[in-house]
Amino acid sequence: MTTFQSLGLSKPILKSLDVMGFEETTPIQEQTIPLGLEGKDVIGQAQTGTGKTAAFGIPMLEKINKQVKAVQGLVIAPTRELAIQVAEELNRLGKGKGIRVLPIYGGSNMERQIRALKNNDIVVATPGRLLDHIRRKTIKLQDVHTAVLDEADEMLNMGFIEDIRDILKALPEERQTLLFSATMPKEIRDIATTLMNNPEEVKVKAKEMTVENIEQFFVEIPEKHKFDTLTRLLDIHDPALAIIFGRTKRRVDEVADGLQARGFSAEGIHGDLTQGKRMSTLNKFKRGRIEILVATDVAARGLDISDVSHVYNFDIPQDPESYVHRIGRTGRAGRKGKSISFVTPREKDQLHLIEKLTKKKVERLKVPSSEEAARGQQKVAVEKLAETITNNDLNNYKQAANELLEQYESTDLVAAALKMMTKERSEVPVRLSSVQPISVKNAQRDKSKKKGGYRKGGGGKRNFNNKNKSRNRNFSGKGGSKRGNYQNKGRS
Ligand SMILES: Nc1ncnc2c1ncn2[C@@H]1O[C@H](COP(=O)(O)OP(=O)(O)OP(=O)(O)O)[C@@H](O)[C@H]1O
Ligand SMILES: [Mg+2]
Repeated sequence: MTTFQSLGLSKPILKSLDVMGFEETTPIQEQTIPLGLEGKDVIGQAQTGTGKTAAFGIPMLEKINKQVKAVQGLVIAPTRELAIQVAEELNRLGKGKGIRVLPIYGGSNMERQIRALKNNDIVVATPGRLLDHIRRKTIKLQDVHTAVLDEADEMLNMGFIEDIRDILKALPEERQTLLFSATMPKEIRDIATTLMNNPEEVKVKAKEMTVENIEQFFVEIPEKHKFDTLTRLLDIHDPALAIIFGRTKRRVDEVADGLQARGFSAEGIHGDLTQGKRMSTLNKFKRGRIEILVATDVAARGLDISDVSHVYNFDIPQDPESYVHRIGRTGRAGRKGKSISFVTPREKDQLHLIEKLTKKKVERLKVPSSEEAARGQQKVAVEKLAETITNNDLNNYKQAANELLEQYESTDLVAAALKMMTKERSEVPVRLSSVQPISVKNAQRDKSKKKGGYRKGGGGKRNFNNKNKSRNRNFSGKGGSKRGNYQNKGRS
């Protein structure tokens, strides 16, 4: 076990880490924080949910000089929600040192951002909005000594590369550049090294690219049966919080509407929604006020919502990398999670491609029948009833119970209670617009076209092997203007 003290961090940062309940380093933190402190450029690759934010954040925060009244650190992230989440994490980490971190992203008030920029040490930005500020000369970057590309491979895919080059050109040449992601395809790594100064590459050694604590399944299923199968699985799994990924914005809207029609607590999020709507939906999800988030890849990268127990790939993703990030929204910081991917018979090759990249076999799950789904729901109700007996003082209800028992058979009474607790689903038929299956060939063609222990709010201790589930939720995400690239993700 490596402690943060042993890395020689300053008192104020150690104090923040203590407040956050971080006890020991994660492997990527242990390996990259010392390099970062030495001033080296670093390409860091480690599995989802293993603390990359603090791995780049801590060295950056250590190097901020509070006497200098200017932006000294810059983080670029692919989506607005992720920019906000990273800024929140850095604010917590830098609190002991009095460091101020500002997220800037498209869709929010430009003037207000300009005023706020004056008082901040670190800026976390989406590329589009940052370039706006650079072009309008409303941001001063001459004191930036550390630049980070979070989700580096995504930022350097062909859709973003020119923006990133322009941004880096606006920074002092004498600077440290840090690139982090859970995935780093070779061709992207090659581009990355041209932007950096002799980078050290740190790849946390793991047998598989995905974390062990996510159990991965697939169901093989024709397109037209996907929706009914989804609702059955949801009834059987009864997830605490679930994210369902769909391929397109329209798809996301249709699935979210369909789930609502069948009585599920679901909402959709994608790049066509206003910033306000995106934020409010995500916040509701973080607080558990909606249980199911239906999303495009806009929510695939970086978002850290601790109670997500299930990820469903309603449509299999186009890139194996995208699969890694999507399922990585569960199983974070040592918690357990499950992923279930829907694969149409014609998409089996795509599944094999994913297994090849991740070096992990995805287990087949049987398509449940409607009887199995009904039994699954009853099982959930039975478990809730048993839990209520164990965890509550039921004395106040006993008189009423005895009276009922004089009138009715005990079996009938329990059956009635179970019926009341079981959400009987409406059978409304839900029809989705048809979509093309993903084929490996198409995916490759698209690629060539493109070429153009854990935190706790209140000081409790957490570490990466801690299996305790915490109700403490935190989140993050994406943003912006449309670009004809990479599956048309909403970006800014
Ligand atoms: N050393 C630590 N001890 C305890 N918790 C930690 C530690 N480091 C990070 N965490 C927590 O782990 C969670 C995941 O961290 P983070 O979001 O940085 O992961 P990531 O590696 O960037 O994942 P992704 O690839 O999905 O972006 C966060 O809630 C974070 O606060
Ligand atoms: Mg991250």
